[in-house]
Amino acid sequence: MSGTLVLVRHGQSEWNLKNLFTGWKDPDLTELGVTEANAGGQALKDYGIKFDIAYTSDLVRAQNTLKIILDCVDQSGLETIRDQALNERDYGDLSGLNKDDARAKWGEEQVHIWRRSYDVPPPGGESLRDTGARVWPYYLTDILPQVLAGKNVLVAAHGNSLRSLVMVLDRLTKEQILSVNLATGVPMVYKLNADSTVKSKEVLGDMSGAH
Ligand SMILES: O=C(O)[C@H](O)COP(=O)(O)O
Repeated sequence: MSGTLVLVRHGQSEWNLKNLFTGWKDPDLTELGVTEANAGGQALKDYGIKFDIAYTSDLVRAQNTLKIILDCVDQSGLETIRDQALNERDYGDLSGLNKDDARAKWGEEQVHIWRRSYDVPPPGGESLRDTGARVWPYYLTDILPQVLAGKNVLVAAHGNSLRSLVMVLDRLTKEQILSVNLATGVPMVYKLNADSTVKSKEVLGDMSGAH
């Protein structure tokens, strides 16, 4: 029988708080981000899952979220693999810019397209499709085989690297993914069938506040 795949976006980062495009920049969690990671960890503890392996990105906000969650579920020594393939979408020239300033400069609609569309990259950066082009092979070769072997796998990563996975797992269209955003620190619990399709999805928290 397949194991369980849990995906969680990191808690609020310093640059989320300052409303800056972040991408591959490497700010740490805010105090609220730490609280959100703890809430996600507590939800997983209440859910009663024990993990066999964890994955995270090369970026400190995701690594520290993972560390906090593992402390909450009493698994701080768990084998953890870090890989750049799980990094946030590269925001290119937008990295470090204020999101409201960007809206003032390029217009609300253009900025929304850069942030949420499937295949329109921000200047010098990655579209969601580009992000998926590195996240998906990594998922297929490294993460999925563990789940299919019956292991419980935790992945702490980023809004857009996880959106690219969710798009395929949830079978969303290019149009449907536009309105999807992941809340910080809210675990998504996927049970998979033996053929890698999704048997069930449970969200342990509130995604409605995500913007
Ligand atoms: O990289 C960033 O700025 C955030 O982590 C995610 O940004 P988004 O909400 O614009 O996708």
